[in-house]
Amino acid sequence: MGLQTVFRAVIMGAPGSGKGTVSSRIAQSFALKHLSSGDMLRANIEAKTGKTAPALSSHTISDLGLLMKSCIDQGQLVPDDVISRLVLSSLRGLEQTSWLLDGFPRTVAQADALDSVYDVDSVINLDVPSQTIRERLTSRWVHLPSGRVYNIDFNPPKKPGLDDVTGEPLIQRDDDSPETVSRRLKDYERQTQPVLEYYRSKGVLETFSGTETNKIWPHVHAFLARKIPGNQQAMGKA
Ligand SMILES: Nc1nc2c(ncn2[C@@H]2O[C@H](COP(=O)(O)OP(=O)(O)O)[C@@H](O)[C@H]2O)c(=O)[nH]1
Ligand SMILES: Nc1ncnc2c1ncn2[C@@H]1O[C@H](COP(=O)(O)OP(=O)(O)O)[C@@H](O)[C@H]1O
Repeated sequence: MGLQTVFRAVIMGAPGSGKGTVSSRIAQSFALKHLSSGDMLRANIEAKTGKTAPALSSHTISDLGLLMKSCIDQGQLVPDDVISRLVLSSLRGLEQTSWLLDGFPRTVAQADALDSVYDVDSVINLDVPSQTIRERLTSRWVHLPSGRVYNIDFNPPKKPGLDDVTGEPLIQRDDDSPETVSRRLKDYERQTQPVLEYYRSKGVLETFSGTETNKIWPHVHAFLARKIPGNQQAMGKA
């Protein structure tokens, strides 16, 4: 393949605003690599705390894995240096790849860390009311190994409780309990809203407001179709 322009995007929005759902549609329609900080953290914790390797002794449980797990379980952000190292290391080697970052940056310190390595071309901001979010998250089911997301009302799995692709069991995230969701929404306002200002002042922020992903998605698609070089539009249909 010849020279092509690399496109770097970030998707932002409160927990439950539909970042994961919209990201997988973007990844299908455009040739972008989808990187989710939450998925990275959960995969890292599974590996580090040996949940997937029950034969390991408790000595193999790393302090870092436990720290990340306790932050997530309590609905708190993990420390900036920990998540920045994790995400930036996964971006290493992707200099020639177009990507979409989902869930990072969530603080201005993280945005600065990203900015020191890459310029972001566009930031997609999903603006969904808190009440809508609360309703959605109580019925979110996930397939942890892949990050695939379901919802009892919106996109139920073909067989109740099982992942469509692997047939493995789905779980509800501990941090999707109503109390923890409230905390995450508050932290979002306090810590992540300033990141929106950060990108607005750089002129790269594009906000999409609504209560339904199916109504928001065509606008996101049209926006990206204008922004992304033609040779990277995989199927190109909304
Ligand atoms: N009822 C409803 N649920 C939705 C809609 N869009 C996404 N969801 C569900 O809401 C939950 C949160 O969406 P997700 O993409 O995981 O959001 P994220 O936390 O921002 O990544 C998931 O269970 C989705 O399946 C929608 O338009 N209506
Ligand atoms: N950029 C980040 N900075 C700090 N913590 C993060 C970051 N991304 C994810 N986390 C941790 O992982 C949890 C789940 O994140 P995520 O899967 O992105 O949630 P959601 O999709 O519901 O917004 C967060 O509540 C937080 O504890």
